[in-house]
Amino acid sequence: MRKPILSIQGLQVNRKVDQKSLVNDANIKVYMGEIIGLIGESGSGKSLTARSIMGLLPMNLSASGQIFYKERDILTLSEKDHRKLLGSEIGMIFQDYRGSFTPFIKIGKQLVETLCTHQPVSKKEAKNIALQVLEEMGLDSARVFGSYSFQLSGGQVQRASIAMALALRPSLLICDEITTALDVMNGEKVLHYIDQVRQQTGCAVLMITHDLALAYKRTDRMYVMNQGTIVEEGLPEEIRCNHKHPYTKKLCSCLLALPEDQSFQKERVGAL
Ligand SMILES: Nc1ncnc2c1ncn2[C@@H]1O[C@H](COP(=O)(O)OP(=O)(O)OP(=O)(O)O)[C@@H](O)[C@H]1O
Repeated sequence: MRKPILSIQGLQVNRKVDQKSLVNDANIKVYMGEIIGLIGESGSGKSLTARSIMGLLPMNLSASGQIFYKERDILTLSEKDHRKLLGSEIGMIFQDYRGSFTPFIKIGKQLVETLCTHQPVSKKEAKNIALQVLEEMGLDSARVFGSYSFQLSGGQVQRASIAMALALRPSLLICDEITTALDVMNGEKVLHYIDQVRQQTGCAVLMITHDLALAYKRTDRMYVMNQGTIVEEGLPEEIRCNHKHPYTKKLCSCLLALPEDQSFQKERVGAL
């Protein structure tokens, strides 16, 4: 039987001070090679779910339940063991990319150091990998490699941070609203590249977004989250055409109100 690489069971995220529940009994399964969408409006608990997987919850919150990564419950790991998983096993591209780079160290140096820490490569090999991934992100690789983050635009820093996460070839990649800072063309380029990496490496991707059109076009399965609870799960076409929960209906009605998108019409028309 196929086993999920990630299995979240009964995840609860509570405020320590009053035990108020911000994520309530979330259950999510992710298999190798899949792109899974976690969608929901702002404040529904998507980022807290991702941060629970990464062991990066704010101090005032606590997670309970089980999060199995390759059959180990990562909520029971020590901080040290949890950190060992980050980067090469589980990579995350954050919504707030500004903290991805230290401002007084050049981007290239940081990329090389990260690669050398997580992979058995020489500095020269790491530099070549770094230049290649920057180029694949549509960046002027030599310029970005030799720049400090404050010398680049927000979208360029975001793409460099995506390059850093992908260069490590993680088995599970968590993308939290990664196209928010990008224009439509660069957003598409980045999503296309992530899809390519998924096909090349067979990694799993958890794509967090409030953009239902993006999730519909790019994901294999979707979970819908509302007020901290997963209210619906299914294939993109099931979520779009056969949703059961009133909240999903509301989300879908917003999408259907948009002008028709020819590109995903073409891709999905057979499924409708
Ligand atoms: N450190 C914190 N302390 C208390 N409440 C918090 C904290 N962080 C987040 N929350 C609350 O938890 C809820 C879920 O937040 P979360 O960041 O997971 O939402 P989200 O679905 O990712 O939203 P967005 O799409 O805007 O990023 C929100 O109501 C938020 O205000």
